[in-house]
Amino acid sequence: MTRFAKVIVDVPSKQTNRPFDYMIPAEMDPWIEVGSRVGVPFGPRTVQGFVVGFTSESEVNLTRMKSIKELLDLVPPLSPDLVELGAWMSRKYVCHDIAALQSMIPTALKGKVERVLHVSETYGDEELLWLPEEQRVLDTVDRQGPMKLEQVTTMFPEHEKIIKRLLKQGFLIETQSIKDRVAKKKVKVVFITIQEDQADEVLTSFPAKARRQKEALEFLMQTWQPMLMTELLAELHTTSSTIKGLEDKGYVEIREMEVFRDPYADRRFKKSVAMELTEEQQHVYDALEGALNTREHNVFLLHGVTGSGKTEVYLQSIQHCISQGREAIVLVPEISLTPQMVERFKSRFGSMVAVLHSRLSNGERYDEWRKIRERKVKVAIGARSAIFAPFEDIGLVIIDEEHETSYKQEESPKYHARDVAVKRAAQQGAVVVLGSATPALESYLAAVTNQPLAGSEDGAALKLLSMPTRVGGRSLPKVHVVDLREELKNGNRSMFSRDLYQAIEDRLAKKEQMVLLLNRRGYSTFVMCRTCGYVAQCPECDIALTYHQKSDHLRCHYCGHAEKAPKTCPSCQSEHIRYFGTGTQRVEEELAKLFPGIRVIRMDVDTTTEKGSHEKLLGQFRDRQADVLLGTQMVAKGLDFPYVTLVGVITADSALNIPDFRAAERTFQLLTQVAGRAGRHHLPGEVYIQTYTPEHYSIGHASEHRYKPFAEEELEHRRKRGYPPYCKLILITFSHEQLPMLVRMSENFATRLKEEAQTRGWIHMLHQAADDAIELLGPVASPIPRIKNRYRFQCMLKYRGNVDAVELVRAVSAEFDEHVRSDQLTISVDVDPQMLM
Ligand SMILES: Nc1ncnc2c1ncn2[C@@H]1O[C@H](COP(=O)(O)OP(=O)(O)OP(=O)(O)O)[C@@H](O)[C@H]1O
Ligand SMILES: [Zn+2]
Ligand SMILES: [Zn+2]
Repeated sequence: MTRFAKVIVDVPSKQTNRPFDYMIPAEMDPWIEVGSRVGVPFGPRTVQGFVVGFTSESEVNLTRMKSIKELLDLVPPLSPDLVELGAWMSRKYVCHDIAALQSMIPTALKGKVERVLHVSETYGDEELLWLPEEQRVLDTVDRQGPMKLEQVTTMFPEHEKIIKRLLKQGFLIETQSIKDRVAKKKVKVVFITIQEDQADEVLTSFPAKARRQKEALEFLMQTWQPMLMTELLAELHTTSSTIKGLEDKGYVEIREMEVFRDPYADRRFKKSVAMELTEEQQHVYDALEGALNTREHNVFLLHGVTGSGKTEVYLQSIQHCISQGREAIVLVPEISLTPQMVERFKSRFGSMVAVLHSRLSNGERYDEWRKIRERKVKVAIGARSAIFAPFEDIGLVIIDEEHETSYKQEESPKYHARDVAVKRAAQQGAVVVLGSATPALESYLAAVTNQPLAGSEDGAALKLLSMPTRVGGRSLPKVHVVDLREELKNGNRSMFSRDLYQAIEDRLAKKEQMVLLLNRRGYSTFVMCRTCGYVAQCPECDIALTYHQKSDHLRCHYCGHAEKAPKTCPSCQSEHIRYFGTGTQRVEEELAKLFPGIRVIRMDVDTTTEKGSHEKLLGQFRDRQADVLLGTQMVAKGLDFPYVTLVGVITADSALNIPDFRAAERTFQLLTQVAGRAGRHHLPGEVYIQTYTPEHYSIGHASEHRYKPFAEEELEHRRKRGYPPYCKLILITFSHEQLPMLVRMSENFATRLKEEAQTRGWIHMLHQAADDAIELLGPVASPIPRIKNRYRFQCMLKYRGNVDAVELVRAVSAEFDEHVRSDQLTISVDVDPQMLM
């Protein structure tokens, strides 16, 4: 029975967002599977696509059905379960199927179309008289096989007219072909082909003028091993023609061989062995081992304080998973930020680990990915997209620092790696470990109520594991909260309080190290009184108002509330009210002024753009070439340096006042994480948090290392205010070049959402309903109201219970298709948004 392939094509639009049927040429049939990547004709073009299924009957008329043109890989880049995961993602995150599938493969395989020329088969049959130059062009293309148009035109620069004519007449034919963006890397290897007992005979037969060839052969005969051509040439100071000469004589063979680009090739990792676990670690390990042994899907939330030794537990659980013959995926937030982490995995598992992160070149990434697909490694460690590592028998998925916002992808498909991970693990019967010292409230609530994660309902209910103390009985650092209002009262206008100043002086004298954190997010956008700590808030939404310099207004970007920016503090009438912020560079200058000779390493977006710069800077700091590591959020995470005994937070408030309902949670997380960098080894640590709002509960709890009381207090706020995890959110952003058009469209959209919700019997107001409820906020101008000359508006849906708001949004979006196409309206949907700015 013939089968037809169902193919998702790389044409991202609503009309093409479904599988198309194609015939399968007989010779390809044995190779085509679900997940195969193919080139198919689509209209006048050739496009890349993925086979997502087969059918024996098709609605397409057979005479009109086209055939698959190219099979792009012999081993499919996607497995059937990844194809299924893609379908789940496109439903859940309202994106095109092709976008979900493309996000799973390395950029190298996002094929680009290449136009090639070849000679018509009729050339040569017909008795035609050719001009000599016509004949030259045709013969060249014929001999060299399909050639790119540019190749032909550069070869025959003055013959463009002729080439054009041959194309018109059909003697030259243009076709399209899909080409990978990055080729596999090949190297030349020299193999010696004669036997050892022939050596003397061969060497004596060399003519005198082939001295260099003889030397080369003698060199190879020292080991009788194959050797890289490049190394051989470097060793002998000779050229490849010498080796070619040997090949012509039949003494050696030069073979092209595929190699993997290894970004860590020049690094040596000291082998590490399993440590003896502490009692707390053992308890957690036992639970994980037990779950792995059942070979069933399980999800654990591991709440372990900073320095409690989570990584060692991960390493040993992975070891167990590998010994079961299964594979493991480890997600870490933006891995390039934590070279220490890679080192710990490489040291334990050596070449069994593939590392995937965004700072690799496309080629390196492709090769690491191929090691996974070709089963050359057992462990994949990487940033969020590593969750798509093409393993087929996954036993364990670990998400370190599971609360991190970088697990959410901010462009389409706007997926959350934690939710995708749980879904994938459910498919494979794998165990998931969500690890953090400061779990996201979504995860924490699910764990204490024994529910699946709200974002991945197919997953298992979360089980809570904890490690409340640091390894080796070390204590968590002592945290001092410094009230900057007092400093100002006492006439200190510097960015360092007297206490922090003294602490820095003290560490400099003792030759210990410091980490200074300056939170740059929300920089300059909120208004605060420096006398009393008052921050302008929205009366309706309980979040900080954003300052708009141009109109000198304060605005709430949730509900649209606006007011004039105050000149004096509404709370204490002080005139020291202003928008807030400062940059790392200024802190660096101030440090240099106050502490002459201080050695500072500054780590922020400006100093870390270059490849490998993180590693370099952190390496220098570890080698104690600097006293201070100064930076933004990137210095807060995962670092483990023995001589760091002081952590200073320049202002905690800038994290607190970003206009986002998660601001308190983010502040707590950041402060706890950065405090956790101090005193991790034999020297005790100390932390100074400078703030204008010392009474804020997130600062108070963070300074006492109290996660649970913080979580409970914050959850209570969320419940009262109707924010996640007590409801879900969908953010819909509209953009258009013309403001009136945009306003009309977004209002129409909102109206249709309300009407459809009503038709489905859902109640509007969230706070009025006990169970199923949905509420629409907006449309209002987006926090960034114009990007690249396009105005932006947004609506927010809040919902809970059995309300399928995603389906609602999809249905209403479909009605606006026509506008999207003809009126250049863009509608972008963010399900479970993490960034509200
Ligand atoms: N069982 C053990 N015995 C001795 N030392 C250990 C043990 N487990 C971990 N350590 C050491 O304790 C330190 C802290 O461990 P680790 O970095 O894994 O903590 P963590 O929980 O991942 O911390 P964070 O969340 O702050 O990154 C490390 O230097 C590690 O080598
Ligand atoms: Zn005030
Ligand atoms: Zn508001």
